[in-house]
Amino acid sequence: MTPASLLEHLETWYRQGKLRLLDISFARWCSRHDPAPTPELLLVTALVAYLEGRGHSCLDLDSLLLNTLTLGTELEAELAQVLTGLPRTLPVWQNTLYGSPCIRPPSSPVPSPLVLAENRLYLRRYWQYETALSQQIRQRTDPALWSLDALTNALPWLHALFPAHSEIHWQRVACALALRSPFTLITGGPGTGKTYTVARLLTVLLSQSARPEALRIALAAPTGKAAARLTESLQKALRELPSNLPAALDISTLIEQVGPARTLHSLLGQDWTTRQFRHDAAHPLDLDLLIVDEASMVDLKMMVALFDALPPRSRIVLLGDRDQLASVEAGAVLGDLCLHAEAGHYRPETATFLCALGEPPLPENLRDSKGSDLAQCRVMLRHSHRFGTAIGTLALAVNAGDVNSVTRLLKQETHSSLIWKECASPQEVVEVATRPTELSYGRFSRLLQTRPAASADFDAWALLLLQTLDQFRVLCALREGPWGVIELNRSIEQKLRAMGGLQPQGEWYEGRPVIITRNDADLSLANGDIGLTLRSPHPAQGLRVYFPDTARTLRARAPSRLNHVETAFALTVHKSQGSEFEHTCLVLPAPHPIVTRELIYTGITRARQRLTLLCADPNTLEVGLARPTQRTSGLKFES
Ligand SMILES: Nc1ncnc2c1ncn2[C@@H]1O[C@H](COP(=O)(O)OP(=O)(O)OP(=O)(O)O)[C@@H](O)[C@H]1O
Repeated sequence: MTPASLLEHLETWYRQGKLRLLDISFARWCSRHDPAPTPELLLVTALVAYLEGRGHSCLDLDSLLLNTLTLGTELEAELAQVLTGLPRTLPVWQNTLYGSPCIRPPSSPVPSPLVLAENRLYLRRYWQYETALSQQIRQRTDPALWSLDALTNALPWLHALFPAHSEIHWQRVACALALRSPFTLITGGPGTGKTYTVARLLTVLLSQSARPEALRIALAAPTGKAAARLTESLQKALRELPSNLPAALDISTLIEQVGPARTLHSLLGQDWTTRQFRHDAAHPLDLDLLIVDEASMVDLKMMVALFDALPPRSRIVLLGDRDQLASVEAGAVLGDLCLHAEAGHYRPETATFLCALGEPPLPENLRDSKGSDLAQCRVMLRHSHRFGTAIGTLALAVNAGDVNSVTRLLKQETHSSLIWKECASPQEVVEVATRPTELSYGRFSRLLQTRPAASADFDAWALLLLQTLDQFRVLCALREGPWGVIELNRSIEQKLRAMGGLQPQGEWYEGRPVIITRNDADLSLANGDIGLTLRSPHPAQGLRVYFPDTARTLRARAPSRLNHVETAFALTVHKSQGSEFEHTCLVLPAPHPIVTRELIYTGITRARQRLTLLCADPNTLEVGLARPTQRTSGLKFES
């Protein structure tokens, strides 16, 4: 294979839409900056750019050479064909690639656009991100930082906050490990009590502080919606704390001290014109404790920025569900860090520490004398307190890729909380979405027609409408096509109009729900915020879009000022992350690379009480479940 013929392949793939312009441009650029470009160089440069666009932080040469690179597209077969004309051993490729001025080993003092670290080829900035984050995590999980003395005093609090138990109480373990170390990872599915645990952790930390009122605490999440939900559920968990605590606690003061959760962008003070953050290593955040929820949505670059801005002596707790879809941008940090969480990997000193706090002995299969420092700071919560059995069991079976159990569960017709149907037409989705039952847009549409006469009652009505809207959502895997968000939003609008609930005239109309798709600091709106268009009670203002505030008040914005919005009767599963609905209608198209195990799991777990799963094709579930997302990165700590 010659460089020219390889370039020809790349050009063909680009013309066929299998590669992006960016991918081929990068390969061309590298070939111009190499006096003797090789076919290997051309291939890997196009691929590393392509993979970055699909969320991978690097290219794994081993997988490439074994032809096991999972691209989920037609490119897989094309690649296999091209590889037949190239050598297939890693040392030969390493030699060839290090021969190019575009690629250097990590130890090289000479900068290059690409870094090859053993079998992993990185765009330089991703290698820098991974190296920086690994360093931060190693520093923060160093056992030299563990504080053990304070824990004796914390024992009465742990006893009071968590009832006596005979099995390992993972929430209590999480609390204890978070008290011991300045870095803690708590992963668990929906309703496993991540927020419940953090409320207790806050209480114990404050009880152990010499000056609790001086403790600077911040809560953050990747989107506005997730931040609002964290604020709400943490405040609820704090208000529901048991009353038999070792000392009196003023919950209202505590809630005030913690304050509402912010988006990560707002916490770090992003300047929207330069995209730079105000807080970084030179200008660290002013805080002692940071709690970040929905950490699975945080991409590699943002995670690096976050750790960079943390003061060295602060404490950080990351919460999230490692099995959910990762961020759209490159990196799956939480998934990588929690890859081995289920198996514990607790070292003897951690087992002894937990025993001393009154936990039953850890079973053998969770112990590992060689467990990493990270594993000693990580807990997986394993019991969901929220789901009715059907949705929870389905989520577990989906997570395990267990097609037989999934099919069996869906075919049992006894669960009112779980409805599954193969649909011949997207119109069936519209029927579910507009049924005149409590948990669909039917109720929303009726409520919309009961506008109060007195303008003093407007806010209460608008808030009720927003709450009603939030109880139900159609979630799609795709944006385009008959089973995608765009088409379904249009059909639901039309049906609601036919039912008399909406009068869509043009883009903006009363009753149009919208989702913000880009942070807007000027308007104090965050990516993921959902608002509802209504006629203002002040006639001169015409239509306004109303967004709920955490304090249960409304913010109104003129539609003309909202530049990045989409109708939100139907959302993509990606956009729904960080939200939950009493009833979720999950729509899956025919098998498609985007329909992965994580997407199905994330869609299912957005449902609190009821899930309606509508599939356009009998094979979608089986094919999707067999397709777990694999993101290549070097962040995978050993165990
Ligand atoms: N140990 C427990 N005993 C009793 N109830 C619990 C316990 N843990 C959690 N819960 C209850 O389960 C529900 C879910 O808890 P929580 O909101 O903390 O879960 P979560 O993991 O944060 O969920 P999500 O991922 O959806 O945010 C809450 O109503 C909480 O009060």
